[in-house]
Amino acid sequence: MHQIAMIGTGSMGSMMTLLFAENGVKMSIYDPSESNRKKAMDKAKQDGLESKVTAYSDYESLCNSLSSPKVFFFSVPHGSVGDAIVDSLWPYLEKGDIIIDGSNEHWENTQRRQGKLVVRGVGYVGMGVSGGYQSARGGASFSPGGEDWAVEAVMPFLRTVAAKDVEGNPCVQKMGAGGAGHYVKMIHNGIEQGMMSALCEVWGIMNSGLGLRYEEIADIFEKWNTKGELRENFLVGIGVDILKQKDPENKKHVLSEIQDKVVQDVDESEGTGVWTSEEGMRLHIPIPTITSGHQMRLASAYSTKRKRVSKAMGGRLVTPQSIECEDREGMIEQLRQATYITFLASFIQGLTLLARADDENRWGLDFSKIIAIWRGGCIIRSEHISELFLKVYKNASKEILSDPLANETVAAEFKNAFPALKKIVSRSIEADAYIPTLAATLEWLKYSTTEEGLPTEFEEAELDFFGWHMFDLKGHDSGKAVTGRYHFGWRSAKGIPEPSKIVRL
Ligand SMILES: NC(=O)C1=CN([C@@H]2O[C@H](COP(=O)(O)OP(=O)(O)OC[C@H]3O[C@@H](n4cnc5c(N)ncnc54)[C@H](OP(=O)(O)O)[C@@H]3O)[C@@H](O)[C@H]2O)C=CC1
Ligand SMILES: O=C(CO)[C@H](O)[C@H](O)COP(=O)(O)O
Repeated sequence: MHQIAMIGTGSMGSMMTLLFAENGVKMSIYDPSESNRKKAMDKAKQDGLESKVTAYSDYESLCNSLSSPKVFFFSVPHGSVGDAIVDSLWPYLEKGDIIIDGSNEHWENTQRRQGKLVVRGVGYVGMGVSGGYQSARGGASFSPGGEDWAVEAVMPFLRTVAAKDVEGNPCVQKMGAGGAGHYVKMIHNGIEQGMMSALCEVWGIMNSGLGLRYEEIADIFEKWNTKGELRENFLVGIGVDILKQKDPENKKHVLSEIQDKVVQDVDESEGTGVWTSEEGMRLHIPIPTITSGHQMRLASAYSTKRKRVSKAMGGRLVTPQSIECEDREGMIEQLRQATYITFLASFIQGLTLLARADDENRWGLDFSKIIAIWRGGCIIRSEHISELFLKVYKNASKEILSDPLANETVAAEFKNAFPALKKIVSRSIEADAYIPTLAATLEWLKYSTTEEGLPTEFEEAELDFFGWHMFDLKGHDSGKAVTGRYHFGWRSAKGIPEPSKIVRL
């Protein structure tokens, strides 16, 4: 691939422009904002790549600058922006042209555009790009999906610019047809959000509960990141830098100056977390670690609302207390284990959802390949977890593919760390610490691993009482998620006789 048109030269697009140019590609760039185009050109100059990069201010000249078949790369906001760009390119598209959409696009938008472009013989590759702008510059993790011919055509180039894992393998693999690539990236981001919330909760417990200073927490995270289950975990690693960084002007920690608001879901600049939660509900897969973290983040965005409610309560309902602890080292080890299994829960939930979507869409995803591309470059990279899943998915049965929590090695990891998570959750509740993902993971583990004896038998009775929804009988469970065959006449509707014993219908 000798020439690419980059559309959207913001944080990611400008960095990938440099990465691609550095790898010998002649880059034509377009962005509606003149100042963004200028910034991108300035960066190219700075890196000695100006001869490889040319900016265009309209689509006609952008397209005229390319030889056939033309290759476009989108790095733009999701939704209507991508549609508008496809419409603008429409007059210039020819059979054999390829669009690589490297934005975080909704997988159904990707499939809709693929359907529209297929009649023109244009390939539309929906591709997740992970790793943030630093990886976009140095090599990111890519998950391309779409028509075989189009994905195959771009794979050799992607292999050269992708991040490399610890064994030197490029972090890019063909995912599947349609919107598979963007779906995989959406799941990646869902997992990422569960993990980020867990880590911020644990940071909060250490800081407010144990009274540890930022530098002390940085040292702990550094140790965690060096060996054991959290080794070479990207989020823990950057946590160390975040905890050490001081504002050169006032010498305060930068972190201490940051407002507690995450707004990118609420302002709709990003959508992947919302879509993951929606997909979990649509496909009936419990993903509480992911959704609970996401929900705290949603609430965090509304700072005015939080103030208003707090005022209505005559002051804040809770203030995290200090945690009295005789064995501080022991508690820090429990926190490490709790972090690890909450991360692992986020992975398992995301992968279980992905398996269900794969089943629905018949993408034929290869889960070993997905784990492989998440081993380098990306935000959720975590060496122990990657190694664990590479083993799990090697020759995995159909049952384990759809239910990785039932793998014995995975189950042993959870069983081992469960007591630590339980201790941390109960101490944190006592101390009013914020622990949505830790608590949700604990409950998820409890109810997902109980063979029989959930309190939902009471719920099933209530449903049958008021709605004639029927139930299964203990000892006669078919094991299938289908309506039970039994009913009891709990209370008759006016004048209508009801069975006075359990009846099979
Ligand atoms: N930041 C990150 O860590 C990652 C982001 N992504 C995804 O990559 C994409 C780009 O993200 P990021 O670089 O952070 O975002 P930015 O906002 O920095 O960049 C988006 C660029 O697209 C431009 N743009 C807006 N509307 C149009 C249009 N109609 N036609 C062409 N260009 C347009 C924007 O211009 P203007 O500024 O004038 O609006 C901006 O330059 C998003 O989909 C994001 O979800 C993926 C992985 C990581
Ligand atoms: O895609 C990304 C990383 O993988 C981007 O950083 C994105 O901004 C994360 O957004 P969100 O937390 O809303 O998923």
